[in-house]
Amino acid sequence: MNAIAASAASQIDYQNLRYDYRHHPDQDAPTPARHPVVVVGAGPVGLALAIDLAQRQIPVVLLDNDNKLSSGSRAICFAKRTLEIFDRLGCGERMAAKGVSWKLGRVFLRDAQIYEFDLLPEEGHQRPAFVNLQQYYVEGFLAERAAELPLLDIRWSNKVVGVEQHEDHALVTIETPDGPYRLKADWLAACDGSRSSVRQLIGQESTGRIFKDRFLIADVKMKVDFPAERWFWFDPDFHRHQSVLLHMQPDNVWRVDFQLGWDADPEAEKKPENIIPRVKALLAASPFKNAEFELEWASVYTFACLRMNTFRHGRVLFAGDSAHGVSPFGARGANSGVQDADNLAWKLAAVLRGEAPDALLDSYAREREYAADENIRNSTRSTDFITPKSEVSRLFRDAVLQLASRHAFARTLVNSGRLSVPATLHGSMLCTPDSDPFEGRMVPGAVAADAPVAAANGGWLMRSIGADGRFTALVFGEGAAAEASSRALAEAELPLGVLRIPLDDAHALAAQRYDARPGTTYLLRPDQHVCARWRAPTAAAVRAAHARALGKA
Ligand SMILES: O=C(O)CCc1cccc(O)c1
Repeated sequence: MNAIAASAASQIDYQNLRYDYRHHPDQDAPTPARHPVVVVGAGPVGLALAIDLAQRQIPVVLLDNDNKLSSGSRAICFAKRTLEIFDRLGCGERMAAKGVSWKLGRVFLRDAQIYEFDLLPEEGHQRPAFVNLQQYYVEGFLAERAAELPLLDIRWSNKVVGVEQHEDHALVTIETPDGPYRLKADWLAACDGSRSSVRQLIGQESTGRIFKDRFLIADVKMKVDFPAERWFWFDPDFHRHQSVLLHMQPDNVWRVDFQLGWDADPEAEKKPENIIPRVKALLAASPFKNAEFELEWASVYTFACLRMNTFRHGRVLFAGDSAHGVSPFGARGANSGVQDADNLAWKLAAVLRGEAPDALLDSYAREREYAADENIRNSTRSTDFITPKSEVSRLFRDAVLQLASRHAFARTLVNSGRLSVPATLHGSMLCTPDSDPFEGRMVPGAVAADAPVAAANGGWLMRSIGADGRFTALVFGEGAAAEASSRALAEAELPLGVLRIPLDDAHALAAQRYDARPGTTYLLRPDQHVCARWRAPTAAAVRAAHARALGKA
């Protein structure tokens, strides 16, 4: 039985799963054992990073202070890009199969729809715009994938209580049920969440803006036929002067976020007797007036948009919520954290193998700080629109909403959350600027676009890019120009995967997305970002772009 069938058959209760603490021989070593990478935090980011490293044949120790997965559904919206990363990590199919796929969003003012948006209006992508999936499933599927990898050593109930920075390693003190022990890590990756103990232990902080508003998450189990779409209400009749967000999750669970206002009492709002009337009011305004429901999970949250000044401190690298934080609107938290892991893993592997200087890790910090700024900017704008902070802002917001129901131009100003898309790493030091003219979105720094390609794994382009852990070159077309490009790649004598994509009807989408002509060649990093492209590459140009993408230039 495969893993998917096994979990379906056994109906694992991931929320209540407990992982055994195991005493490790490192705990009895007379001097601290040394490991290439120690990752702190077995959430989605730490698990993704550790799996990626182990798949790249880098031994990795993953420490978690607890012995369980996340409780409550928490992050629920996982973006196309995250699914593509999970595909590379060997568990995208499970996430996509269990998750609820969606791409349509509807925005309402009071009880009337003012507009709708489609997050993936084009065909020809393997993965949907989003799946909704409870965080404990995501962590559970990742933990099961982790358990398949012999080089990945997860140590549950191992709490980091000390970090000392040295020239060539970090010395980590860990508390366990059997007492403390120490490890040396060539590199320490802190994926330990917004309250990161590693960040505190090295005397760093995240700074930014705290938003004065409170939201209630009510996860409700009920059999209703709302569609698998994102519904956002401004000032609905059933919850006046506030906003409400509705999402479908697997297992007949619905996420409802009710804006409460800053003066709400978080403890009182979490009580079922206060949540139930809110849910009933929403249902009363829908076709499912008398639907029965049970409360699955509730939480009252506030949020902040913040980040660390830099994501690299000597031998310590920060990823996910330990490095940056955003509001839930736009689902940019967990998704950007998994993209941090995606960016960091291949770079750590290249540095540890001696294929790249440690400056490559500075590029991790620069690229992901840039992405964090983009996420924070988007999140801040959404939050300012959803929860206006002054009378003037509210007047502007309400005028935009009124106009949007009648005039298309005003719809672009409505901001109920701009949903997570991967950052294009414009200006990254690893990118080679274009020397040939190109149209379209596949600029150096962009994440590759998917398309159906017959020669690719499973018939999808994204499944072949970086699948073997290496850089990938795409060569378009057949005939003399494509042969010359292939010869240049061969002469460059680099460890590259090469994929030839014919310019025929079956590959029209790939050709269009990559603005391809015969001989057009793209060089893609192991994390599937474009780092260079040419109409007719030379071996020297390919070698230079590859060196630059490894931080050597
Ligand atoms: O649709 C959105 O903008 C995000 C939905 C979401 C994600 C995570 C938590 C949460 O309460 C809502």
